[in-house]
Amino acid sequence: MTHIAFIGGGNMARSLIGGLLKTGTPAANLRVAEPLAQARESLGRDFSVATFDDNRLAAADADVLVLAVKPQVMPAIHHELRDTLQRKRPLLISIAAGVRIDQLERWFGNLLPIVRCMPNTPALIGAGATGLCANLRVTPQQREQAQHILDAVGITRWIEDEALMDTVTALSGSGPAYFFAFVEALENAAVAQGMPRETARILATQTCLGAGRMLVESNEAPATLRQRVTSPNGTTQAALESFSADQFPRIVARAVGAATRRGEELAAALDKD
Ligand SMILES: NC(=O)C1=CN([C@@H]2O[C@H](COP(=O)(O)OP(=O)(O)OC[C@H]3O[C@@H](n4cnc5c(N)ncnc54)[C@H](OP(=O)(O)O)[C@@H]3O)[C@@H](O)[C@H]2O)C=CC1
Ligand SMILES: O=C(O)[C@@H]1CCC=N1
Repeated sequence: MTHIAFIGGGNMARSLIGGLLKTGTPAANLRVAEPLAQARESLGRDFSVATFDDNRLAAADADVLVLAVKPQVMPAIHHELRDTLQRKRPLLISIAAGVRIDQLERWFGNLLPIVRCMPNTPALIGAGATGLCANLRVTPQQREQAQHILDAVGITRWIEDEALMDTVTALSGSGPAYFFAFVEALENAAVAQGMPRETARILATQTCLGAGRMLVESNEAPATLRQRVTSPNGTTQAALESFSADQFPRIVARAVGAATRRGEELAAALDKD
């Protein structure tokens, strides 16, 4: 049986642990290292997994080690874990935004099999989207192991060119926040026209849910579905022309560019470590 240890027991670790348990991984095979006592208690209570305040103890017997800490915390943990990982050489999976495989190799050892991946928060409800990228030391069996962990919380896609991992982060990693910002803006626009907030929220939310389901279930391109809503000279056309006049595609492309660059900056800030 594969033993999986998580370093960091925050939001994303909780989502992954929840998904693994739901898809049949026994709680006894999971361990979590987390500095905050309150968070350890809640992990133990919610998932019945073993928790540790010492990263080395959690990592000691792991076949797979998932680094679920913020990029800025990586330097603190590689000093602690390097020796343990050199001895055991587990599969190392990092979910940290920006952090590159060559940095992970430098910090944790260049003989380690490493998968860099980028999940997203819908993982919490089993509807996540994850891009994964492996170094050359990852065996086909370890690729399957990594994919199994991320498949437990949604869909997965292997990204062979690591340079595109910052694009994955800017697209699907951060993407849920863009969507929520759009729903907030829709809701606020209707409220500004006099609609009660609760009604605006439920109509905006159900509209986005319905549109998202149509995208998945119809298998049609978003452009095709957009055209079907848009009657000639109708209301939708008026709104879409307003989007075009305000350069909506450019606004989105610039935001995705900003997120991509931020991923690169997060990694560059760690180059000296
Ligand atoms: N949130 C998101 O949408 C996504 C996040 N990610 C990536 O996932 C990673 C984790 O993000 P997220 O779960 O949101 O963040 P959280 O802050 O929720 O989780 C990080 C956890 O790591 C713990 N931690 C801090 N220092 C250490 C340490 N030295 N050793 C062990 N654990 C430590 C934190 O504890 P404490 O709270 O006490 O500091 C916290 O519980 C990040 O690298 C992020 O880039 C990837 C995809 C999506
Ligand atoms: O905002 C962040 O940096 C993380 C990575 C992707 C989503 N949240």
